[in-house]
Amino acid sequence: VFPPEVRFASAKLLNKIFHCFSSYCYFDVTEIDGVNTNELYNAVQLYLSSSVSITGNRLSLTRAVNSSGFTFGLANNDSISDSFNGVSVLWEHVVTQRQAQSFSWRPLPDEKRGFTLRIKKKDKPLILNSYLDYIMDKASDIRRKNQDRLLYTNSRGGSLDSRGHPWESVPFKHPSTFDTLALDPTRKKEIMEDLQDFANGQSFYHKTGRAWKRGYLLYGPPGTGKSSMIAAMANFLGYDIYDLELTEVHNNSELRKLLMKTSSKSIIVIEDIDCSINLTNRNNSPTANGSVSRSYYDSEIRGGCVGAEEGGNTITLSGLLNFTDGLWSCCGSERIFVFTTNHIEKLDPALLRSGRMDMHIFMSYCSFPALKILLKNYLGCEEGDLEDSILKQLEEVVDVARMTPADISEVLIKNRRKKEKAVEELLETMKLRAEMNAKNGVLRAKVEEGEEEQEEQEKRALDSESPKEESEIEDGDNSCKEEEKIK
Ligand SMILES: Nc1ncnc2c1ncn2[C@@H]1O[C@H](COP(=O)(O)OP(=O)(O)OP(=O)(O)O)[C@@H](O)[C@H]1O
Repeated sequence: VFPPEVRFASAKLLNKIFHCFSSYCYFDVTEIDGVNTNELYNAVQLYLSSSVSITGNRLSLTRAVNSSGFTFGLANNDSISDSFNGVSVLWEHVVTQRQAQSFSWRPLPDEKRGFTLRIKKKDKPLILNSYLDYIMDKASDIRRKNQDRLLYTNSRGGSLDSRGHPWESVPFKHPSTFDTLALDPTRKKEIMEDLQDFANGQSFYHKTGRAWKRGYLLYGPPGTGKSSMIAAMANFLGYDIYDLELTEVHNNSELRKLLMKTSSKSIIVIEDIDCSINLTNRNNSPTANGSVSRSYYDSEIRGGCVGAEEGGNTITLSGLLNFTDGLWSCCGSERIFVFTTNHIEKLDPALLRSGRMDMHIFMSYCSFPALKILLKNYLGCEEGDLEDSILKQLEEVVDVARMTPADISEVLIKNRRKKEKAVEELLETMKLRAEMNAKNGVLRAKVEEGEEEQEEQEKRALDSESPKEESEIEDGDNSCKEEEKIK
């Protein structure tokens, strides 16, 4: 009976009257804002998924790309109430059919989806100032928890991928966690607390004017779990990993660009840093008086182990230090730098200086507490499962055997179905290694003794060349004779 124009005008009028007398106001959060996707819509959807109980009668269920978890959500045209700082709000998921499009550059979905937020008019300032920010933060936490970690590596030769990105990524599925890591429990706790403090330290870093980043240097013999530790850190914090292959980077500006393309909440790793860069090939050496010039630190670092010299790498130490320390290192936040090395003595003191790497973590040979963790992980042996005498023998021999967790896990994995056999074989291997180490130790001590003696002789020979008092010469002769006798 009524033409559409009249219907539209009367609906508008009724709406106006209703809003005048209502104590509520409404906000529409549509899925698509014009032609752009509305970030807030996705955030609200994720945020509400954490409040929606799975006992609800009708829920939407989604699984995102690269995600190993399902997300529950509000079904179409359903509503849910929420409260924030004592204020209650109501969210309604509104889905309507979109009118058929005659022509569009970008076809839109058939359905028009959005959330409507209903709040009391008096609560408007509070809600708009902090509630929406809170939702955005919460949603990115949920997204990170649901999504698999990504492992990035810089493309070969610094090439860009189809999206112009210098990093290539794969899902990161390393199962190492702090529970499976064989490490002294007190040390482990210390590292976990340090990581947790860092992740929760936004206000601290802000207050103290420090960039929100932290550096760890992991050093120790091969097979002591440096890579496993990085994986455990990433799994603990839920961060992505950027594995930087320095030998593929040609110069400092390329290094900077790579840094700029990393995301927040990530761990940037340079493994075997002593092999990736060669600090011995300096153009300028320290000056005669021992002082070190600026150009000394700016000297060229060439890809050492793989002969990147032919590739013409010109990353300088100062470039690398700027990468971790300089202004550019702050172009994102909440980032952890991890360097690993098997030979800490080969590293430049500039890299080790305090303030550069916040924590130096020594990954050592397997200790008794670490061994107990490996026995539990590989054989399911709890403290009381093994005979006391066996445990005592293991405890006595483990330190002198100097075996890495990788060595030990190899022995255990071989006999993992037969606990007793595995422990026996491990004990045998450890005893053998301990004997070998003892023999090597005696040999080494003898060699060192011989070297010392030789040095002493050379010193004496030099002394005898310089003019001496007669009595001294006599004494010297006598002592030489005596020495010869001893020999
Ligand atoms: N501390 C540890 N806890 C548990 N497993 C370990 C530990 N250390 C080594 N392993 C085992 O040994 C294997 C090799 O360890 P990993 O690669 O982490 O050592 P690494 O110190 O990084 O060695 P490299 O210096 O050669 O890279 C791992 O797959 C893991 O199973």
